[in-house]
Amino acid sequence: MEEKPTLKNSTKVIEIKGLNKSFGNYHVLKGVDLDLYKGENLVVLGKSGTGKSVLIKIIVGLLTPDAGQVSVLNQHVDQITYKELLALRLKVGFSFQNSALYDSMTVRENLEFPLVRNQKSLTKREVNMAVEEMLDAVGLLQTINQMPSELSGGQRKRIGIARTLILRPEIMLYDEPTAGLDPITCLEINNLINEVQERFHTSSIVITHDLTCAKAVGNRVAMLLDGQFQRLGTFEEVFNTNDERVKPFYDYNFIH
Ligand SMILES: Nc1ncnc2c1ncn2[C@@H]1O[C@H](COP(=O)(O)OP(=O)(O)OP(=O)(O)O)[C@@H](O)[C@H]1O
Repeated sequence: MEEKPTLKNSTKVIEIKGLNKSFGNYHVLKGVDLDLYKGENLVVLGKSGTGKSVLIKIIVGLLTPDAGQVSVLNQHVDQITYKELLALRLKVGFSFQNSALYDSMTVRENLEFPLVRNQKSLTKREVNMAVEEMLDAVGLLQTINQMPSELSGGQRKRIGIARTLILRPEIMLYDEPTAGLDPITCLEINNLINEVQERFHTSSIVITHDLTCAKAVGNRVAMLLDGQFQRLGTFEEVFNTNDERVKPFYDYNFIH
């Protein structure tokens, strides 16, 4: 598998400096610095409980940091009004781990929902076209009238991604996109994440424990260790180490 190039000459779409967050006595994020460059897929790795979700919640303004700066698309998330934050969130798509589809709605209705809610000026025809185009992009146009319960886990994941993409976000946040899927479906989801990057020019943060996914989709990889991104670079750079905190990740995923 060929390593993807880093895109560090692009502009920054997320800039995080000196981010700190504690819950009671537990200091989760201890001065986190991180940049996301336009057009790149940045994979975030780290043991359970190291603060990956906390970081994502701070990026979308669901949690407030104790200290530090978080700029998303040139806006400081902790300094903007609630209305500005809501507008910013529309530009940041969040693909949940459990896909979070509405079980009582068809696939078509699931995709229509965010569009109709957020882009009230669209005609019925425009909504239909957008839904069909997006389902086609994830290869599932044939499921348009099905219920989520009739789909496989991989298909639900794709529909969840399509539903997030339909608002054409500039940034995508993927939370464990391959969790609980078989290896073949994992490869399909990895390919989809790469297709989304190419076709929609999104910049993405991908949280995962799956190093095959990290290697396949990441232009860069960042590993959260003891409250900071202590390893950051290409996949090879991050794992070319004898650091005992890093090696087990590799050994567990790629038994050699
Ligand atoms: N709202 C909250 N109140 C109190 N503690 C919290 C809150 N949110 C997160 N935490 C704590 O912060 C730590 C980091 O949680 P987080 O969910 O970010 O971990 P994670 O790295 O995403 O883990 P996983 O890989 O298991 O999803 C955990 O110890 C968690 O209990």
